[in-house]
Amino acid sequence: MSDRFSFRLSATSGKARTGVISTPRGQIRTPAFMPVGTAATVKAMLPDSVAATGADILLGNTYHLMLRPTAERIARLGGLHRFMNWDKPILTDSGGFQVMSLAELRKLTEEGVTFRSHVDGSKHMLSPERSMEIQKLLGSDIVMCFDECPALPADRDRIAESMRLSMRWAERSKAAFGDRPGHALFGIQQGGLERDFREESAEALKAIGFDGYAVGGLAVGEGQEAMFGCLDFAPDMLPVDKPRYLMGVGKPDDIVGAVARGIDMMDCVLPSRSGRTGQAFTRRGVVNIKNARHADDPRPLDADCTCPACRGYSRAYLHHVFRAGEIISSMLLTWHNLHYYQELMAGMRAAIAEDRFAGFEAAFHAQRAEGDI
Ligand SMILES: Nc1nc2c(CCNCC3CCCC3)c3[nH]c(NCCc4ccccc4)nc3cc2c(=O)[nH]1
Ligand SMILES: [Zn+2]
Repeated sequence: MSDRFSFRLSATSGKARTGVISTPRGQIRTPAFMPVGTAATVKAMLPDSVAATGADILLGNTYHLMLRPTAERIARLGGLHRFMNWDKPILTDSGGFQVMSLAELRKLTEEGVTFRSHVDGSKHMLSPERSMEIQKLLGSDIVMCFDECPALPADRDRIAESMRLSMRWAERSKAAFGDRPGHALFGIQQGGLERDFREESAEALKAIGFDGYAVGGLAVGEGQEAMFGCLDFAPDMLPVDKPRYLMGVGKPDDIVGAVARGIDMMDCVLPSRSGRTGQAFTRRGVVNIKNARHADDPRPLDADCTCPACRGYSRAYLHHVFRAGEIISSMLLTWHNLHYYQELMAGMRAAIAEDRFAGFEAAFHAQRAEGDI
């Protein structure tokens, strides 16, 4: 364990990179996939189970935890790691994105955003200063700047105005974050799909100075082709020696394409959320377990998978417990999906270390049938 936050790149293969982020609470192997633990739990998983899938770090969220049980209560109880019994690193998002997508009666000003809770309608405020205070109360190891993420499509004026607000908020976030050895603050690049605005945002963030840099403002409806088009240039504008975090991504093929373009960290609710809706990701594509064709199938989801669902259960059983609405259905499919995502990351890390990422990417696509399998 180190007492500082640091990032060491160990190999590259094309634009793909592999390395290690060191934090006082443990190391994070990159490229890394970060499971989402929105309300202080990765739904349907015990923390030890999340660690068993290979996750080195998980995500918490300012927005959800400030509403319930509140950051002050979590701080009184020893912080988020103690509260949720996870002693490895935690990254918390700053809350702005969730306010704009979840809260009601939102009012956005230069100061910040006021809104009503989607839980009980109570009034709340978030600003760069309040977001930093909440993330400090939670005790997260990697803190995200308070930013504004515009919904796409949006016209260039709207994108520029929103990006410039986020850069002013990044300045205020850095000032409010202060000096917290062993804790990291990440800036978030905005600018939509516009190369000039992405450049302006990257320059603004580098002038302020951060421990890591996120590519924000993507996976908001632009589609994979447009996202990859932006990732063909946006990450390269960020410092080469700091972690690059693509927020909210994604499907397995999104993740492989993002790593191919120089991304080191990603998060997404997809593997856990789709597990609860009966979707299982496998190397050959997606299995919708509720489909009647699985009712008598004695085979596992994926014969090559070593997760508890694939080692112990048939598709017929998973089909049954899903249809019956049994709790074990969410447990097994979530575990399988998180395990599959971590196996994908481990495979990419090894391929990059051996400078054969292009071959890995080709084999990944060759194995996958489109649609349901
Ligand atoms: N601060 C900030 N956060 C963003 C997020 C949230 C990332 N996950 C946070 C976790 C913390 C708690 C909740 C999530 C994003 N998520 C997405 N797309 C998700 C798309 C998606 C939605 C649903 C299912 C699958 C994919 N784009 C994002 C852009 C930004 C951004 O610019 N700024
Ligand atoms: Zn499995």
